[in-house]
Amino acid sequence: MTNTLEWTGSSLKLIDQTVLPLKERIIECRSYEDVADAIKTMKVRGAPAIGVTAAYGMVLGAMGIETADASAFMQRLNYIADVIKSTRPTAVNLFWAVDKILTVAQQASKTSSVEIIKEAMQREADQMAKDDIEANKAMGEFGQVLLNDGDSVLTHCNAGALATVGYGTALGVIRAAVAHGKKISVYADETRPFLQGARLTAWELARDGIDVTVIADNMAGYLMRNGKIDKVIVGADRIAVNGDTANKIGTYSVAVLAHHHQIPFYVAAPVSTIDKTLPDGSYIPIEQRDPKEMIYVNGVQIMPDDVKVINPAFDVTPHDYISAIITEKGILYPPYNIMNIDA
Ligand SMILES: CSC[C@H]1O[C@H](OP(=O)(O)O)[C@H](O)[C@@H]1O
Repeated sequence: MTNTLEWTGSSLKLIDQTVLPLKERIIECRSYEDVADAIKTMKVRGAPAIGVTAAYGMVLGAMGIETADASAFMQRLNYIADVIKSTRPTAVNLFWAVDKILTVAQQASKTSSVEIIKEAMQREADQMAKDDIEANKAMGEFGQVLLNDGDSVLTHCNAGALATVGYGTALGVIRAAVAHGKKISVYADETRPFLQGARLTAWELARDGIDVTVIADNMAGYLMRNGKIDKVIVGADRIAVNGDTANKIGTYSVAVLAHHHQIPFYVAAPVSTIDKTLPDGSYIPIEQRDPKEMIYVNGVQIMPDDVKVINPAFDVTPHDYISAIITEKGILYPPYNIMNIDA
């Protein structure tokens, strides 16, 4: 497979990101339940990747609805949408994608047969997948101007091809800068507890031949204070109208450090990550994941039994710590008022 996900016409193939980098395993989702499980267990993760996967989950769900009655079909499809939406709460792309497919189905249901509705849904999901890669490449072209030849760039979590259909958002900007002949060295936060940086970002960049050094999540300040970091670039899971941005847990800490050391801190995200219903980041739901993800590393228990553990999967970086937001429509600069951008 060339991309993170591949639609076969009757199933969705995904790279199982829980076993990377040691195993490259492809899983095949044949039902909306398979898709919901893959999102919930993070076999596929990353806001744009979750969105497109969810869209195909809706298509798989529709294929399993055996009725010719459009009203009964839509009633069942709405139930499937709710199941998929219940998988993870923070990445707005999940809800944006499911609602987009639902809207296509609802429009088609006014005049078309159930079979025509299903075809329209699949066309929309296919278009969403194509648009994602195009958006990432456009974002890369816009954003690469912010990176200079010789820059050391810190990134957190994985906002690469694995977090999208392909090419990546934050890593897409880095890829574009390299494609423009710039030498970029990347420091990748390992990003406990799911280790997206150590496992996924390192895997992606090493395969591309892009210089990457994995660091522990407590090393960014040391590197910044010693002048080793020129820029920071991260992805996003939900951006509020004022620019407040939810991203992987630990992003806020990196942003505060970058602010203190006067290092530019960039967010790269498609406009489908913007939530125009939220005036600021205080309204963004923060996913609390299973404490077992903290207690075990590769199945090995690393802390005593019966100790308290928390596992918030995201935090919110206030807009005033964000130097620019790179989108496929262009670069946004503060003061952010992201109402008039068409998502
Ligand atoms: C390109 S969006 C990637 C974004 O999603 C990640 O979260 P998760 O791995 O839990 O899905 C992380 O916040 C990344 O920045």
